[in-house]
Amino acid sequence: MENLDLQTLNQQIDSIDTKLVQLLNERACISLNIEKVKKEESSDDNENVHAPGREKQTFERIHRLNYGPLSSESLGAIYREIISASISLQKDVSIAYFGPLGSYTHQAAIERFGDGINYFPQPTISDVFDSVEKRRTTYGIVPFENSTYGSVVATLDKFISCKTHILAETYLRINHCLLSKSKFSSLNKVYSHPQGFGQCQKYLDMYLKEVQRVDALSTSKAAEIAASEPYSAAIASITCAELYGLDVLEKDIQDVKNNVTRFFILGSTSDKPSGDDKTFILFTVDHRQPGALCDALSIFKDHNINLTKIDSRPSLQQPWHYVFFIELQGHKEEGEVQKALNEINEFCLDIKILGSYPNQRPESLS
Ligand SMILES: O=C(O)C(=O)C[C@]1(C(=O)O)C=C[C@@H](O)C=C1
Repeated sequence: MENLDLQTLNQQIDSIDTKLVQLLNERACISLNIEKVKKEESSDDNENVHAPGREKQTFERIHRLNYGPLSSESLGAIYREIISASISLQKDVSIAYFGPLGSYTHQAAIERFGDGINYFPQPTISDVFDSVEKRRTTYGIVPFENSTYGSVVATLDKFISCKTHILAETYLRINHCLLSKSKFSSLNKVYSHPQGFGQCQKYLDMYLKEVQRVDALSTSKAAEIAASEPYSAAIASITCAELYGLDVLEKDIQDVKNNVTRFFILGSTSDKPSGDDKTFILFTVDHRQPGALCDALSIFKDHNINLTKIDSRPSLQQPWHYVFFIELQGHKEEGEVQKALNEINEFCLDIKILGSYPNQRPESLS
């Protein structure tokens, strides 16, 4: 290869950077035009500044175009920040997350929205919903379900009364650590969120059977508490070790190696159909009627709609009365789903459509 002296190579990089800066600003100008069009189309100021369907398309496209030598991860990270900057240009976006700093929800938020956005930690999942509902932040992010331990009940329960919508889903691999300032042999307490304990049951039963388990509001709150109490440990992420000045006593203590949590991004509306969406609804049926739930669900079968999750929680209206949660394939504004959601009304006492969002489950996690 010719011209391999450093000075020439640096000049080549400079010339590419000149073009990149110009192109990035051209892209930014288009983003500002998109903002104008969006404002003309909608009266809701918050509506779809973050357009998850469009972002999914963009990421899929850049990965298809990439022949290297840049890795897919590097290119994805660069584009994450380009889009983050583009969002900030359109609107001063703020995101409430289930915190404090260093929680898995915080990490999922940064992976999803990049560094250019303002993040606001909330002590509880309910506070995240309230923050979006009262428009203190543009969006919120909450954990929804874990592949090992199942649904996050605080999120399901809040869906029953909330007025927010699901805008998007996002996934994060979860690797738990045992963190402490004390020696392993001196531990008498371990703090975590119930999900953290639930995902590490085998490790706890094998190595920390005699150590008292104490629930904390979140895994990062557990790390914060463990940092201030001698002989205490926390089950939390490796990020929390550095943030709260704790030592990593053990890594990867979750029962299942491939441990993943799904999060929901909450906003004031859902996105348009993207071609590969899911819809999440909740409903109640008359329990005194034999086959009431079966009748309601059969509507989806009749319309050839696949269900991807089913769950239930006490309704709190009367004992042994339940709210059912269903996630299904398709968008609420699309043909068969729209018809099914109209028909199911007849079989339900109450029904609430929580939102439609692009399917973002990574293939590696299917
Ligand atoms: O296409 C849009 O709706 C945009 O606002 C542009 C853009 C982008 O910069 O690519 C920015 C934010 C959205 O989340 C998706 C895409």
